[in-house]
Amino acid sequence: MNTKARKVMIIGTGNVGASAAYALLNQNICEELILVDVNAQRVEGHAQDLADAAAFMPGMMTISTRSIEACADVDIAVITVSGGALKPGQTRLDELANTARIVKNIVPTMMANGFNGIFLVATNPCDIITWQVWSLSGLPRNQVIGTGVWLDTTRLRRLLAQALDIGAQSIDAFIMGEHGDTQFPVWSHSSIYGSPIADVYQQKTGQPLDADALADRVRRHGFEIFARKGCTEYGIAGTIAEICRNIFTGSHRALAISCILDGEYGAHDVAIGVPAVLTHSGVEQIIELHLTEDEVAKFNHSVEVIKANIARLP
Ligand SMILES: NC(=O)C1=CN([C@@H]2O[C@H](COP(=O)(O)OP(=O)(O)OC[C@H]3O[C@@H](n4cnc5c(N)ncnc54)[C@H](O)[C@@H]3O)[C@@H](O)[C@H]2O)C=CC1
Ligand SMILES: CC(=O)C(=O)O
Repeated sequence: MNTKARKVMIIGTGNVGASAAYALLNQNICEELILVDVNAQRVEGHAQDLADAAAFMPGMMTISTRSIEACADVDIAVITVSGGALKPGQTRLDELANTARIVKNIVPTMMANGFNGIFLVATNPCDIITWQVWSLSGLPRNQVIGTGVWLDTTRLRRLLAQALDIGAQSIDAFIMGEHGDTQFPVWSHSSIYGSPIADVYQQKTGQPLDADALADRVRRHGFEIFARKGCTEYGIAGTIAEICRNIFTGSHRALAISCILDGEYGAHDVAIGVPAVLTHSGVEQIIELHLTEDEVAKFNHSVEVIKANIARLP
């Protein structure tokens, strides 16, 4: 019997970090949750509140606060820090200067203190920060993952599920590229039990699928939520929990997440959303699809945008 406690450290317990902690707890994904934040009062408050919630769970869960240095025994470190909320009209890329400055301090401190687990990055701009974490950590690329376009993929599947009245789990559609404005649905490989999505849509609704309008709705979805409530948190919390579960169970399930590429899709030295197989050691393989000419152009554009912003890192 495997008795080793699965330990997740959440670094930055604001909207996203606190919601992720609650999702991990309620889905019973780990035995130990470790919270880290520069706001000592609030992080302790979250730990005590979550411990109250843990009392309703069937198993034992330990919830603690720690300093970032106490990370050597951690299996997955989730980065959800932020240097301040976006202002109306800004994009995720506008967060770069502040979040990169924080990450530049955190990651070397963790490596100097023996961290050798998996980094999971949600902080925006997600792909650029994922690359930064990988570059600062010196870890093998399988151990550094960004939540990438998995949240966007679930949004796409949900919108299609609503339109088609078919469960999202049965819709094999997904997004690739940047978790940002240059992301795109990969329609050439999207289907429902082998039938192209556009055909199913036409049969069901009697209308042609406006693929560009749907892609745009997905792209804008986070901003729509942000405009209404000032943040997005539950969707990304579910995304973080799902990625952690697939790592801990060694599921070999393929999710569209941000991975460091080393030649896949003709790209090097960049983090970007691609379908990747998850195991106990992180990314076990990247699935290389044959994309159409149009999709290749969109992917390459996404790579260019991410690389141009990697060049802005401090
Ligand atoms: N990848 C995705 O799909 C999504 C990403 N995000 C991103 O997640 C990040 C967090 O968003 P929110 O939780 O809304 O922000 P927030 O401002 O509510 O929380 C950020 C937390 O980080 C803490 N923090 C700052 N510096 C720190 C340090 N050096 N060490 C430890 N903690 C530190 C702050 O005290 C705060 O509690 C943002 O970059 C946001 O854009 C948000 C939603 C979805
Ligand atoms: C904020 C963000 O990145 C999202 O909800 O997609």
